[in-house]
Amino acid sequence: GKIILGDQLLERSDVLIDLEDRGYQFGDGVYEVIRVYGGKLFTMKEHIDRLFQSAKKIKLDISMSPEQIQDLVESLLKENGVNFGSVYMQVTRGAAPRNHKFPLPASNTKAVFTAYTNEVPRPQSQLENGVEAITAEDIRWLRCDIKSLNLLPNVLAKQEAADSGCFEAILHRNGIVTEGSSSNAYIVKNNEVMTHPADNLILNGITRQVLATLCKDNSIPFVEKEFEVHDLLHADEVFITSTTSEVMPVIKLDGRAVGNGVPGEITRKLQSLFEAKINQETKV
Ligand SMILES: Cc1ncc(COP(=O)(O)O)c(CN[C@@H]2CONC2=O)c1O
Repeated sequence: GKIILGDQLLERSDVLIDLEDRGYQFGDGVYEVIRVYGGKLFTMKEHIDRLFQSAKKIKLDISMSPEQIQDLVESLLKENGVNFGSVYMQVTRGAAPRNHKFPLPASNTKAVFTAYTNEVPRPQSQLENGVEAITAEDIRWLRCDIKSLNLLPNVLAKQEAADSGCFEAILHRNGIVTEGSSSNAYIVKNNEVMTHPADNLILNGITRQVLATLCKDNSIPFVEKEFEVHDLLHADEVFITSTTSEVMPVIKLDGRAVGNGVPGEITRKLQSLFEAKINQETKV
């Protein structure tokens, strides 16, 4: 399949990334992952909007318009014929002689936009059966609201989960549960959904935002409030959300069953509401 580099669709073998690209050397860039269902992009505008928000927060001028990126991604999707999959996109501050400070304006260093597609089936069996997670210290910086390429702490947490045969690591900072290494995290207690407020300590996930609306529209209490690891371990239900995981039940935490060890009622309700939303948006 083709790849986007800048405003061109190229063969992967023709895509060259400079040795001194700041995304490669400093993680100096931002990214998005967008889901494709039945050939249609899901919540694309929200993702592209967040890409620009993240870029602004690191003073990175993408030097392309959201419409330009949208058109490029649409043509990439058509070209590659993705049915159920994802689009990965990122923007870095470009290539310049290695120096922590930004390249000088006079150097005319351009941001580097790349995007590519994957054919990724929906995680049906995990959505049905639920997954296992560990809890781990949130050792990240204090700007987790920026979807940046600085993912080393996320990578290490995800690997710690994988080393325990688990799907995700649910992170906590000073005893307060923040989010997963690549997902948002929720508990259900007495039929209330609770999740960390969308501040600088978590990424305000697009799936999280869709879920908040679904809860409100269906009179399911959606409480954005800090809760502790103790509340997580003693919740009636636990689930995580992300673009690629959708609404994913967590049935075991640190080796111990959550609730009665099977996906909970509210989680199931939210899964079906989310499914209906997908079908409505992409007429699958
Ligand atoms: C740290 C973190 N929190 C929350 C989320 C959930 O956000 P969305 O609902 O907008 O996806 C992600 C998504 N991470 C992307 C999504 O899939 N793979 C990733 O790396 C994430 O990396």
